[in-house]
Amino acid sequence: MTVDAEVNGPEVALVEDERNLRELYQDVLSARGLRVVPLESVAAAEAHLSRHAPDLVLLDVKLGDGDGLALLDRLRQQGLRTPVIVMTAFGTVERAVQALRAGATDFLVKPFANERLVSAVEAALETGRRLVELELAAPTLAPDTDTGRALIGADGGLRDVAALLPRVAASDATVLVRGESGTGKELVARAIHAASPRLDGPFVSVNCAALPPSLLESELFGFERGAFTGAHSRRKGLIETAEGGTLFLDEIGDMSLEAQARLLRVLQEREITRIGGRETVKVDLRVISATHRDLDAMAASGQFRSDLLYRLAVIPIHLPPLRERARDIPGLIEHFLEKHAARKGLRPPRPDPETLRRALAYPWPGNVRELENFVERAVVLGHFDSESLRAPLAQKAAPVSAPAPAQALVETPAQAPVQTLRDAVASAERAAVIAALQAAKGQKTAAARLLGVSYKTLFNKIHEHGIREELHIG
Ligand SMILES: Nc1ncnc2c1ncn2[C@@H]1O[C@H](COP(=O)(O)OP(=O)(O)OP(=O)(O)O)[C@@H](O)[C@H]1O
Repeated sequence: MTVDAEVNGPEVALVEDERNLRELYQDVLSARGLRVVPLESVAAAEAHLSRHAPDLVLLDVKLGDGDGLALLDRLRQQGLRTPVIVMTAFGTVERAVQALRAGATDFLVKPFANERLVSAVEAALETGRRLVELELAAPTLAPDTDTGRALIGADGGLRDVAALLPRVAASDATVLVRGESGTGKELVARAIHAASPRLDGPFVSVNCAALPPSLLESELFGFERGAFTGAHSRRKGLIETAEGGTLFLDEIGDMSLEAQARLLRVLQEREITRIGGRETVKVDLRVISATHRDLDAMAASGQFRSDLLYRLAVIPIHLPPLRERARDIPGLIEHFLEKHAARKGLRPPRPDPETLRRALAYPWPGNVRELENFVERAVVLGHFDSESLRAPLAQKAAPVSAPAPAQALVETPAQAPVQTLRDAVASAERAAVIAALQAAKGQKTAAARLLGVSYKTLFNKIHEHGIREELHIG
């Protein structure tokens, strides 16, 4: 956005206690057509902002009568939605993290060039405009039913997460989404991208666990011709493909230490070097990553770089497992019934009260993904009653709560309820995957070999069947 030199330009509340700086910033911004309201203290800022809603707040951290970040925190809690740029004399990551946590949209390290001030102000005003548009279009941010991406639970078990999303989306900070497999981490990453100023850029999703380490590195960073056997021509990596948009790194805990070192450089220097190359390429992207692993413990034991963890987790988001937010289950069932029925052109079956009771009591170890697979099956079968729920739940509950020998999963014909062929194939497939993982002591590469499928296929099957983590860590 360019700020035109007009009298009624956007209003900026400038909170700065040093007179010289206040006057300097005011001159620079007024020359761009902005209406600047100079405020010299926390008290003056509080008095003004309680009665006026400017388009932007420029806020110094160290003020004569108090702390700018504490003020920002208070203002956000009181519902201030305006973008805020924090100005600080300390360019440390800690300070940036503090500022973003307190609700800053951006921060400037003093002393800064006039042009830097103007560009930060223009970008923040643009962010503010977009937030207003978003709020007008979608009051709760999450729903995107057309693409099946509604965030169910935004007013229930995911209330805290949903409340944070608009602010997270408006900032360009890295986000680390933690949560068990199938809790909706990718969905949240997409929601952040879709609400961010990078909306028109690409959303590139990379599953770091679905590729063997060397392949992951070349996929992410690209390579130069001749970098390794088979590199017949230069190729751009996915990081470059995400230029202008968001890079989503799923299962970041599975990234090798070598790739972690390269990624750290991307975050620090905003540039990459392709594998086998010397030339550096500038990149402009936002990184959101996700994991079900305990990265703090991995950092403590040297399996994950703590400097990278620090950079990745400027904004941490935790998604609770479905068993801890059972109140979201009815809404999710309804949502998935409609989604899959619409997709298949079928009438959604209605769950009876007993079915819902069972669904609420079941621990759903594969979380929302397992629930979705289950509902999809009910749509295909055309009935969603306690009988249809009883068999699969009983069948799944045993291996999940106490990993039993894989064979126990395959029921003998005498005991087995009548199943559709599709269900019978699915449970046999699940049993085979568990057996291979157990035989390979959790090593996915070895298990894939035993099963005669690719690493990626195995990975997809583990997720499709909601197979529990302890069975396939490795
Ligand atoms: N709150 C929710 N509302 C609606 N759909 C959801 C919700 N949470 C998850 N889903 C759906 O459940 C499925 C699994 O979610 P997603 O892939 O985002 O999980 P994940 O945590 O990234 O899983 P993994 O760790 O296995 O990659 C997706 O189809 C997603 O759309």
